[in-house]
Amino acid sequence: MGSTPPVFIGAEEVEKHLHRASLLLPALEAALANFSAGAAGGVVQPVRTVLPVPRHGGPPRYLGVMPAYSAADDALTTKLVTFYEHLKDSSVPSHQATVLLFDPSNGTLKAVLDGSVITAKRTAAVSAIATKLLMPAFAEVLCILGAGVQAYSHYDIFTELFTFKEVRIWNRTKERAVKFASCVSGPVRVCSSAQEAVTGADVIVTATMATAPILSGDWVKPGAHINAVGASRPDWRELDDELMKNSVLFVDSRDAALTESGDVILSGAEIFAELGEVLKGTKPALPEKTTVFKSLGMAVEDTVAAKFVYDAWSAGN
Ligand SMILES: NC(=O)C1=CN([C@@H]2O[C@H](COP(=O)(O)OP(=O)(O)OC[C@H]3O[C@@H](n4cnc5c(N)ncnc54)[C@H](OP(=O)(O)O)[C@@H]3O)[C@@H](O)[C@H]2O)C=CC1
Ligand SMILES: O=C([O-])C1=[NH+]CCC1
Repeated sequence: MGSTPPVFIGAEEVEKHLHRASLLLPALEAALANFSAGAAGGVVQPVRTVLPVPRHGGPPRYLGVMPAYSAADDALTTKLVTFYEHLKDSSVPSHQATVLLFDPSNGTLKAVLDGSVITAKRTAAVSAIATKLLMPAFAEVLCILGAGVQAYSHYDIFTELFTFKEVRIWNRTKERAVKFASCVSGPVRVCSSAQEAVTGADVIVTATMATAPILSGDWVKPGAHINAVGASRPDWRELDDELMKNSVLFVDSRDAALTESGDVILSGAEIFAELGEVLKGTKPALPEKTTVFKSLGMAVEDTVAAKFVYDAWSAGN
């Protein structure tokens, strides 16, 4: 008798079982804390392998390989994610991902899941966790820089969890910011410059494919919280040196930040804590200071998200 073939759970099914990113919050908080607990936390996760794809010319393109095991969840996955600068006039998304879910007891591949919805939602959920801990007490203005996939997923969970009086967006291509404002569920002010969008904002999300700073420390209100989601290569930037050096810096993974983050490596900014250390209570949050959460994305976030979707899918089949 042959073994049972893996199931395929496509984007629509993933979306159906993960209709709100906030469903992932408890699992992600636990995973971040377990990751930062070292061996005792039971998370096995190397810094991802990122393979450049030099053929085809043009801007750099990458394949990321992201394996992780979480003992607390007894879940084993690898995400494969390509990130290519958006090709002009192409309908192909810049990031495409697949998650392979294994049975940890025997190594059998159980499921192949679309990873793009998972990537969009778990990233935004982790930024929301950072924001809950690090934003100032009276946060009224949310600013999003970028109008791509991550901008939408961040908007959705931030407006679900927090009450902002105003939401602003800036995007390099203004028409996409205008489209964003017309598609989402609440009012959004479209700004003509990043400076206009950022000035006076309490919470800022940078979610672009920029390789040079788009956010300057001069513009940032003291005490604001910034979720820096893009710039995941050692020579890519979203934030300038002034902001990096004059804020308290939180990361998802120290090892990854010191390997992959141009904002961290090139500014020489000191890392204050991993988000998991704050969740565990071994480092303070300091919401009264200007704070940056430098997010690179961790494989264990995909592990717990894929398990969540697989369990929900299995319960319905
Ligand atoms: N931390 C994490 O866990 C994760 C991080 N990411 C990162 O988040 C970022 C956004 O991803 P995603 O939303 O999926 O990407 P999209 O391709 O959907 O959107 C990219 C956005 O970046 C803008 N942009 C591209 N180049 C520049 C530039 N040089 N200067 C300013 N803006 C620019 C685009 O503007 P325009 O409309 O003008 O083209 C668009 O708004 C990426 O850097 C990605 O790698 C992604 C997944 C997980
Ligand atoms: O965590 C992730 O999937 C990614 N981070 C940057 C590009 C893709």
